[in-house]
Formats: sequence, C-alpha cells, structure tokens
Amino acid sequence: MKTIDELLAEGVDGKRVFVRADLNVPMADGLITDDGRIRAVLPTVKALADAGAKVVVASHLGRPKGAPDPAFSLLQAAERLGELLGTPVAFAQDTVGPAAHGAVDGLEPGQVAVIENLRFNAGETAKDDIERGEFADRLAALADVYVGDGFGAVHRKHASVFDLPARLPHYAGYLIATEVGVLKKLTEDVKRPYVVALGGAKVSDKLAVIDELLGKADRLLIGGGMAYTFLKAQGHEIGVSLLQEDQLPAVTEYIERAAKTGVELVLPVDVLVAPAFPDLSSKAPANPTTVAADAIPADSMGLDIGPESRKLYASKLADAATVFWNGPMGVFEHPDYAEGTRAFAQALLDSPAFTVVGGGDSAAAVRQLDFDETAFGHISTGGGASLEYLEGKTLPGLAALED
Ligand SMILES: Nc1ncnc2c1ncn2[C@@H]1O[C@H](COP(=O)(O)OP(=O)(O)OP(=O)(O)O)[C@@H](O)[C@H]1O
Ligand SMILES: O=C(O)[C@H](O)COP(=O)(O)O
Repeated sequence: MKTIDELLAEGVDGKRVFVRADLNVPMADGLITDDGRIRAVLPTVKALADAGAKVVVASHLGRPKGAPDPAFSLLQAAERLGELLGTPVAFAQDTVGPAAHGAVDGLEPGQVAVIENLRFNAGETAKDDIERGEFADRLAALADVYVGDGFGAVHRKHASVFDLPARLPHYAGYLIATEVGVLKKLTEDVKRPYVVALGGAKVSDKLAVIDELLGKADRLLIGGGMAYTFLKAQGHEIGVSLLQEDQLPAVTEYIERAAKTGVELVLPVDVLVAPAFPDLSSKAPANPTTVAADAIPADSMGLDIGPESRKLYASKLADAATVFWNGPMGVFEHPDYAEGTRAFAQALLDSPAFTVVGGGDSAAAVRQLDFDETAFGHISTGGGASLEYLEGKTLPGLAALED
C-alpha cells in the first residue's frame, strides 16, 4: 500500500487530490455533537494543503436514500473542517454536478473544498458494479490523485471507497495507516485473555461478526441494543426492545457454540427499561426502572445495562490483557441511560488491559462522558470497519489501496 508520504515525496503542487474521509459525525438538531472524525482526518488534509495540493474532501453522512436530503448535508462538517484548519473551506452543494466542478475549478494550490454527501447519489452504494462504476467515473473527473483516509467506511464496497481508487493513482492517508497499524497487532499477536465487548444499535451489521469472533476472543460481553436479540434467543421476554428477529437462529447457534468451545458469553443480568425511546433533543427525564434481564415487561424497551450488569462486566474486564470495545452499552446520549456506558469505560480504564475503543458513537461517548481519550490504548474511528478487520476479512477500501 503506497502511503501519503510517498505521494508527498512525488509532489502534489497544483494537483487535485481527492480525499475520501469519514465525516459521518453524530449530529443532534442539525449540530455536530462530536467532531472526532473530522479531527482525525486533519493531518492528511493539512499535509496535502501545505504541500500545495488542491484538496477535494468527500464523505458520506448518515444513510440517506440515494437522493439529496437536507437532513444529511455535509455543510456543517465542512464548516467545522474549516474552523479546525483555520482557513475557509469551499462547499459544493452537489457531489459530481456543476457546483462540485465549480468549487474544484476555483481552488488555488493549498486550498480545500468539500463536496456534498456522496450518498445523495444512488451510484455510491449501488450493488450493481456498472452503476457504481459510472458514479466512480464522475467522481474521478474531479481529481488527479486519490487518497483513502475514511477508515470508518473501508468495510463498504462503495463507489468512492472501492471503485474510485482503481481509476486514479491511489495512496493511504495518515489515519488509515495508523488505524491499520494498531489493529494489526490485535490480529497477529493478541495478549490473552482477549475480551471483545459489543453494544450499539447496528445489530444486523455486527451480529455476523460474532461468528468469527467466537474463534478468536476468550470472552464476549454483549450490551447495548445488541443484547436483546440474545436475551430473546434464550427465551426471555424483551418487550419492545431492539430485536433482529431474522438473526434469532444464528444467535441461538452462537450461544450453543460459545458453550461448547469454552468462550465465555456474558449478557446483561439487569437492564433499565421505559415505555419508549427517550427524547434526545429535550433530554426530558425518562424515569426508567431497573428490571432483571429475564423479567422485561412486555410493553417496555431496554435502554441501558443495569447496576448489577455494570459490576459483572467490570469483573470480566479486571483480568483482561486485551479488550476491544465497539458500541455503547446504552442510549448514552440521554443522561438517564449514560451510566452503563460510563461505568464500562471506567472499568476499561481500571483494567490493566490494552484497550481499543472502536466506532463513531463509542468514541463520541468516551469524549462526551468526559474521559481522557489518551488514557485508552487506541480510539478507532471505525466501528463496523474495525470489527470486520479483526474478523480477518478483506476490506474493500483497503484492498483497493493495495498494489
Ligand atoms: N438498548 C439500546 N437500544 C437502542 N439503541 C441503543 C441501545 N443501546 C445503545 N444504543 C444506541 O447505539 C448507538 C450507537 O451504535 P452503533 O452501532 O452505531 O455504534 P458505533 O460505535 O457508532 O459504531 P459504528 O462506527 O460502526 O457506527 C447510539 O446512538 C446509542 O444510543
Ligand atoms: O459510522 C460508521 O460506521 C461509518 O461511517 C460507516 O457508516 P455506515 O454504517 O452507514 O456505512
């Protein structure tokens, strides 16, 4: 994989460099609540701009449906990028249309433009190779060189991640190089006991990962929205909690396999429940109640791990040598459901383990709950991406940067 240092040595003065970043930052009421992913790409953008490149930054934000949707505009992220760079950044209101071409044509060496959300175009995420390729051709017309630095999206076979690098000279940016360097250690020479903790809400994406992790980790701790499909598979009532119903047979098989192979599978023993998902805008008190994990009322939703589970999980971290954690333990954005995630992060810090925290929201949670992020071994910008890397899968966005 050629790196950005090689590109800089070759020279970029006046060249249009397309940087595929992951600016998929958490937002609430139209405002960015954590800019970690924007900060993470700054070294690459700065180095290119300082070397006189015309830098074109592109990303997805959220999951719009292949057409423009103002709720998912990258405008705020572009403005924040400009603030962090200390220089104005041009923003194009389309991705490959006249606005994008106008913004790129208007760049002087050393200047930066952000184009609108890649996923406003159906071609970005299309399953069909030809449709993706056509969109990649249109993106390629905006640049001379490609730098991949959106680590959080390298597990997606999307046009800007997979097809575009094949059309331009391509290099890995600093973020991807750092992330891969750290995660590689967990696949090659992991110190045991190796504990993997999974929470969050992208249950369908991440359940599949457990299949592989069962052969790698010594202990699997399941929390967040992920836990309820497991509790249901064990035959418990889970009320209206997050459920991936089509995965129940697979989860039942994971539970059986873990028992057979001696992998310790740890599920919550108590949870915080309420009749509905909390209002994250007003943060009005949610008044949850704590119930045993096998006694969730039929009309309730599980939204955080309870106090006994927090103690249990802390005890499972206390003797760990390596921990990988992806996905908050509860809906940490609301103060009534933040304690599970807070206690878990604290237990990680108290453990002697080398800890890797992966994921946009997991990293945001650590910062929002006022932990010193430098105290963790590594905070990865990728959740799904780092999990799939640890699974040993070939990731489209990394494969595309090779050769
Ligand atoms: N019990 C729960 N029910 C519903 N949502 C939950 C629950 N517990 C946590 N969440 C939500 O999960 C979200 C984060 O999940 P997600 O899987 O996206 O993690 P992530 O760290 O951002 O990983 P990635 O980078 O792959 O997106 C948070 O917004 C949180 O509110
Ligand atoms: O948040 C993430 O994990 C990445 O930005 C990828 O987003 P996606 O899961 O919507 O593809």
